[in-house]
Amino acid sequence: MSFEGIPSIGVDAVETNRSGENGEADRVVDVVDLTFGYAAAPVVEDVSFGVDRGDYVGVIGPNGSGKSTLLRLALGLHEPDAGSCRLLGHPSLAFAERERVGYVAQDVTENTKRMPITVAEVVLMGRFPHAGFGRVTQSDRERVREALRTVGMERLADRKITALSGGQRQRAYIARALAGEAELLVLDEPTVGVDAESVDAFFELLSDLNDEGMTILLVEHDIGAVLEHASRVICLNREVYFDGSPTAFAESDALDRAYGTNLGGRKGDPDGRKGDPDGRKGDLDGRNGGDGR
Ligand SMILES: Nc1ncnc2c1ncn2[C@@H]1O[C@H](COP(=O)(O)OP(=O)(O)OP(=O)(O)O)[C@@H](O)[C@H]1O
Repeated sequence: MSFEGIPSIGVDAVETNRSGENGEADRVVDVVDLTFGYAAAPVVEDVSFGVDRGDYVGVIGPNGSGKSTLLRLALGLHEPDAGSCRLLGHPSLAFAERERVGYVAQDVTENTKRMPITVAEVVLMGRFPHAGFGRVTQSDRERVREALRTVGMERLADRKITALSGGQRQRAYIARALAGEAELLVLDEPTVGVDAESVDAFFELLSDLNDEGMTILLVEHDIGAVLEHASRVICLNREVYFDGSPTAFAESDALDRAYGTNLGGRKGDPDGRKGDPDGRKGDLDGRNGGDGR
C-alpha cells in the first residue's frame, strides 16, 4: 500500500498500531447496555457490542430500526440515556481526535453542492488536523496523492467534487479519511443512490482496505452485500437480534425475527423478539460473541 519515496498513510498507519503498542486496547468501539431515544420511546434499547481492530462489522436492520442513531451514538454525537459508548479507548462524548475516525454518511450530495472545490482539496481537508490551515507541506500533498491512488481516484484529483458520480464522491470521502490517517471507517449507507456496478467496486474497495488492516463499521441496507463482504453481522431492530458471523446469521432465524416477516416474530410479541438468546448471539465460528467483552 505504500509507494516508493512517499510516506505511508492511512491503512499502513493502522498496521503500526494494531498490536496496541500505543497503550490503547484493541477494542476500537465499545458499546455497553446502551439506551437512547429522541423522545420518550427508546430508538435503541439495551444494546451492547464491540468492534475490535481489524474487524469489518456490518449493521443491518429494517428502516427506522435505529442503525444510524447507533452509529451517531458510537461517534459521540448523541448523549445516551443509559449505558456507555467508547471510541478508540475514550468516552465517545469526550473523544477529541476526530481525524482518527473517518465518517462517511449517506446523502452527502446536498453538502457537497455547497462546496464547489476539487477532489484533491476535499481530500486535503483530512490533513488539516495534522498540518493546520495554511501550513500544508509537500508531505501532506504526497499523502493526499497516495490516498487518492488507494481509492482509484488519482486522475480525478482536479475535478470538482460536485462533478463526480455518487460512488466516486464516496471514494473521495474515504480518501479524505485515509489522508487523515483514520484508524476506523464508519460508513452509514454509503451506497445509497450509487449505480449497481459502482456499488460492487465500492464494496471491493472496503474489503481491500480491511484486508490491509482498516477497521470498518458499516450500516448498510443491502443485506447480501454485508453477508458477502463483512466479517461480522449485527442485526438491529431497536435491540440486537444477532451478532456473529455472516455464515451463522444466514443459518439463523434472526432475519425473520428482526424484520418481522414470520408470524412468530416481532409484531405484537415483545417476548418473541427476545426469544432465543443463544440465537441472538449465535456465533458459530467463535469470532466475536455478542457478549464477548
Ligand atoms: N433527529 C431525530 N429526531 C427525532 N427522531 C429521529 C431523529 N433521527 C431519527 N429519528 C427516529 O429514530 C428512529 C430510528 O431512526 P434511524 O435513522 O436511526 O434508523 P435507521 O435504521 O438508520 O433507518 P433507515 O434504514 O431508514 O435509514 C426512526 O423512528 C426515526 O424516525
